[in-house]
Amino acid sequence: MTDRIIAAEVILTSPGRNYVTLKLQTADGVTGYGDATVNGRELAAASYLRDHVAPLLIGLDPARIEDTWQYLYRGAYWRRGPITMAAVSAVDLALWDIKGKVAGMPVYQLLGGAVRDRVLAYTHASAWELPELLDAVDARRADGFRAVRAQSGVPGLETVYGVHRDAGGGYEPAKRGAVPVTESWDTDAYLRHVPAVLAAVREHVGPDLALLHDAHHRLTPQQAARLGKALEPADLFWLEDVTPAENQEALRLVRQHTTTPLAIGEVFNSIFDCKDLITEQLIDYVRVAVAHAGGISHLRSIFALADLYQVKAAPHGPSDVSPVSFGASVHVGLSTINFGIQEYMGYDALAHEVFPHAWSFADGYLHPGEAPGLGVEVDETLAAKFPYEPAYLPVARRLDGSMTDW
Ligand SMILES: O=C(O)[C@@H](O)[C@H](O)[C@H](O)CO
Ligand SMILES: [Mg+2]
Repeated sequence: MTDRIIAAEVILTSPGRNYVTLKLQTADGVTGYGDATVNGRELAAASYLRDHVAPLLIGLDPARIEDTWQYLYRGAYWRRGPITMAAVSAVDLALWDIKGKVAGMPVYQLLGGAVRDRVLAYTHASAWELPELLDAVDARRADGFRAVRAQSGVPGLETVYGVHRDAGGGYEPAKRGAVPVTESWDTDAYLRHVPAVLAAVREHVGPDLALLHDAHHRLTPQQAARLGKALEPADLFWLEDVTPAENQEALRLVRQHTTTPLAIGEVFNSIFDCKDLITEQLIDYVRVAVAHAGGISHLRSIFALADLYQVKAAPHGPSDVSPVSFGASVHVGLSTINFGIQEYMGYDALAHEVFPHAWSFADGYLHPGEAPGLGVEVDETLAAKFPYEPAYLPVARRLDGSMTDW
């Protein structure tokens, strides 16, 4: 008979950026952590957990991970959606953390053990102009990365997704402030420019480095098909988020016209958001994040479905998923046969301090470490020094002033 959950608290902290962490405690004194950070909607996720989930958890058996998942998913009645699923994810992660700590094993062992020795990672390189972009890619390669996402500026535009004009290779999209920054966007200018940029990056790095690019939900199916075709000579590892994927059927047209590998799914929160993309083999990589799509338990269902269709797991890993769920993602990567690649955008030094972790990066690969559970702790004294500050991802308008997808 396992112990019961006696406390469920939400820790809001902002070491460089905002994070929502769930902390569960058992009567035996075991602590489990989960992540429910939803970039720009942190307080809603925190309230959902604190006001509507925490009271339900007190007295439950922490060993019953699947039952608790079903209770929160089915029991909400208003099921799915990013806030609900982030909250379910946080509970799921905290329960896997507790189970690992009770067993004295890292979570990847509970998931069946390692099926590989290390988890391939990719990171970001960006610069407004091509020479600086080439330097940024070289710098990431010198850091050990074998896979790099390249984003550049576009002549005639003031702002472009994935790059700051003067950032020196770094990029953090969420800006502190009470309202989002408004950026401007012109897809035609982007489409005229980006194939030549990626061709130049490929020529510069040679054939070995894996190159990725993110179109960030901005294209129509026809534009996406054209871009995929135009990028074929650059031999991309993937082209990401070509169209807004509420419309899964849109990918049929894209797929018919290009062999550039496609990755989609960072904003998805359940298997229903990607089941058609997977079963119709319209994508090559599914990008669902452990913090946003129902935790380890639901990600395993999605990845098991994906495996039937040779679609690979490639979880979202921007700085806005906390080091807690990032670690969980690496446990899943190590133990999932159809894992492809893990995004590793990196963290502010302060975030590494607030969330001391057993996971590590070396030579282009990640490892979750051997600490029991998820292997990520929270320094609550330090966390309390960085209170939540409003921050938002930008929004985008076309040159005629109409809203478009950021
Ligand atoms: O692929 C990525 O990491 C990006 O699309 C980020 O998720 C987005 O900029 C919000 O942080
Ligand atoms: Mg993306």
